[in-house]
Amino acid sequence: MPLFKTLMVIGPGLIGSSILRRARSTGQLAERLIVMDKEPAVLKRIEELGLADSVTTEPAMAEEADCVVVSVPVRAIENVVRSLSPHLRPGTIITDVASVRGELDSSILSLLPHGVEYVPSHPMAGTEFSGPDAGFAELFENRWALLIPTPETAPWACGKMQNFWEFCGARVKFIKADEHDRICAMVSHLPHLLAFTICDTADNLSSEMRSAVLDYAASGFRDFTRIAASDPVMWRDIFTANRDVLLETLDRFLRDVQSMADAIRDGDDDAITEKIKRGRSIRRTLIQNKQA
Ligand SMILES: NC(=O)c1ccc[n+]([C@@H]2O[C@H](COP(=O)([O-])OP(=O)(O)OC[C@H]3O[C@@H](n4cnc5c(N)ncnc54)[C@H](O)[C@@H]3O)[C@@H](O)[C@H]2O)c1
Ligand SMILES: O=C(O)C(=O)C[C@]1(C(=O)O)C=C[C@@H](O)C=C1
Repeated sequence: MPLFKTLMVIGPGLIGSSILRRARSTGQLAERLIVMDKEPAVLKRIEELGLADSVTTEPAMAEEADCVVVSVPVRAIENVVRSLSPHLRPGTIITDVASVRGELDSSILSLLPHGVEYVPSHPMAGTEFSGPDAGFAELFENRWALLIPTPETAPWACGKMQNFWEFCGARVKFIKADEHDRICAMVSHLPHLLAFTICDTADNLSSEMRSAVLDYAASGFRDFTRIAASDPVMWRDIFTANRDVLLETLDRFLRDVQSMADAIRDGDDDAITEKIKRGRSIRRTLIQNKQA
């Protein structure tokens, strides 16, 4: 028997449509799929792809769901939950897949009716693409899904969401919100900030230099451009929602960049090679952990 009778996915983009594809291909997640989006064109595409039993722009359909996944950009989540709130039945689980917790948990909890369980989650999986055509059923395979329950989340609801992500193919870890935001600032938010900035620096070069850079870009620069192709609204929301932690992490990074610059200026071969070796060893560890 599927985990839920009716699953509602709001925002069927990269993450939401990957969940829907997984639900369709395995049949383990839900008997029935409702999909909501603010864009009629997105809903039309979801229908063409056969990824929903019902589509809607109306939050009232949430009363039919026993699990609601809110998969919209971080700053849109609160308003979506506010619109759903009058329609949610006691016993319904609501989750988001936000890339940052920030102040989200307290605002969401204050909006939810008694008896509705909020289980924030964050799949550590993605690509630089967005929208309903970008998703795929294997996106979460062997990736971490982080569960970040609030102090008020009931254990039974955590158990259900652990099953949910395991049925998506992910490995589940429970962590606290502040730890989540510190880790993601380092492994996800800072790398994106650097990628956007490197592209910006290349773009600001004189026009002659710029076209040479783009013509001769080999894999070093090219790898940064993959990340830098990510959605602007999504990343604006992440950077501003995790502002303080991200800026702290950036300060540490700038100190380390300064120390590399000093080593290069001083011709300190040992210091330079030592820093490079640490990068290689991190890469080896990721490969051993099957995360690269
Ligand atoms: N992209 C990633 O790599 C990744 C990974 C993990 C988590 N996340 C998080 O998942 C969420 C979704 O990201 P995505 O990449 O799937 O986005 P996406 O841009 O592919 O899809 C978002 C969808 O939400 C819809 N939407 C936006 N505002 C809405 C509103 N107010 N009401 C209803 N629908 C609305 C959009 O029309 C779109 O269809 C974000 O919170 C993001 O931080 C993203
Ligand atoms: O693989 C990518 O392209 C991603 O950007 C995925 C990525 C990440 O930074 O690791 C992006 C945001 C998320 O919240 C989780 C995963």
